[in-house]
Amino acid sequence: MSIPVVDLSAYSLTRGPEQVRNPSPEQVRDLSLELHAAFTRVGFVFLQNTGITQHEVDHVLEVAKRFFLQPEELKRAVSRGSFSGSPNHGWVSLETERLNPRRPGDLKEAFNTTSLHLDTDWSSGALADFRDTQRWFFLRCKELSLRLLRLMALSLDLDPERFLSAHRLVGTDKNSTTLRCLYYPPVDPEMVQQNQLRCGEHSDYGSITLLFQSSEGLQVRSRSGEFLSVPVVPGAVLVNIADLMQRWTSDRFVSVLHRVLLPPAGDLAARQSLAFFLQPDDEAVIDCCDGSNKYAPVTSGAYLLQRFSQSNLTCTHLAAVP
Ligand SMILES: O=C(O)CCC(=O)C(=O)O
Ligand SMILES: [Fe+2]
Repeated sequence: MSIPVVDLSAYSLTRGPEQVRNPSPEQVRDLSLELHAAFTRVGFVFLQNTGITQHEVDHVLEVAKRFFLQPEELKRAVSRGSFSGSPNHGWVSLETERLNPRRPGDLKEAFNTTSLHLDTDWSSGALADFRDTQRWFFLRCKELSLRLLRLMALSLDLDPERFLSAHRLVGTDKNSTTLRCLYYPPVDPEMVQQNQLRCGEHSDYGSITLLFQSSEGLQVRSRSGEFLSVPVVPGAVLVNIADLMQRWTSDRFVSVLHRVLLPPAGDLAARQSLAFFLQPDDEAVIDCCDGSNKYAPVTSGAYLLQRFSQSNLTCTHLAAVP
């Protein structure tokens, strides 16, 4: 198994909404078929020519790195949990989360941007541009994600608005979509605990995730159960199906386990990534789009809370430590 690469030029952000609404039927058919194959078989796809450039991603990563390299007390001032009304917004310290609870804490730090309407000024000190960069990139990811939702619905022969209509409030406090900057610091092999990883096995829990990575380390579980290393494809956006979308599509689109390994021996580099976790509006009712009752209807917000409570603010399937 390898992750398919799909050219999204026909739906690129460089094309205006009007053009995107009216691509040729051949373009729609070809793209739908390619996405359908990727999301039903692998659960992951690399998208090229999305309109989000490598230059933009490098800039966001650079600004994020300056945030993470600040002294700890400055980051602690903007910890997750310190923003009323947006409990998931803010900084998460090293080894706080264990996305696979059977492993020690993940060797990563993170910063979550959940709402674009936070009153609090969370960009401390000299890092005023951190917040603005987060907001701007959040909106870029939002726009791309919404275009993908339209194509995904078409690929299942559904009304193109089927998924989109449940994502009207992305970026408000009535929707839990999150842009997460991840920083995996250099690893000292002497300090690593047994079975510790940069990020334990898990699946994401919303609709889809857009992922941008600075270097290798990500592995995705194949149908046969082995974890396969994912290459970095410069300029491409890696997109994966998350659990709520799997449920919504009665398991036609698959949400698969993935993880981030420790670096190979002698590699003392930090690793960075950006994950945009698209989530339906909190009040949106997610019911099987094929009309079946394979899963009971659930609101997106209730489902998310249930997942949070199962995993103490982390997303996970209980994966066996291989
Ligand atoms: O850093 C990565 O490449 C993946 C991170 C991830 O899967 C997650 O945070 O859900
Ligand atoms: Fe993930």
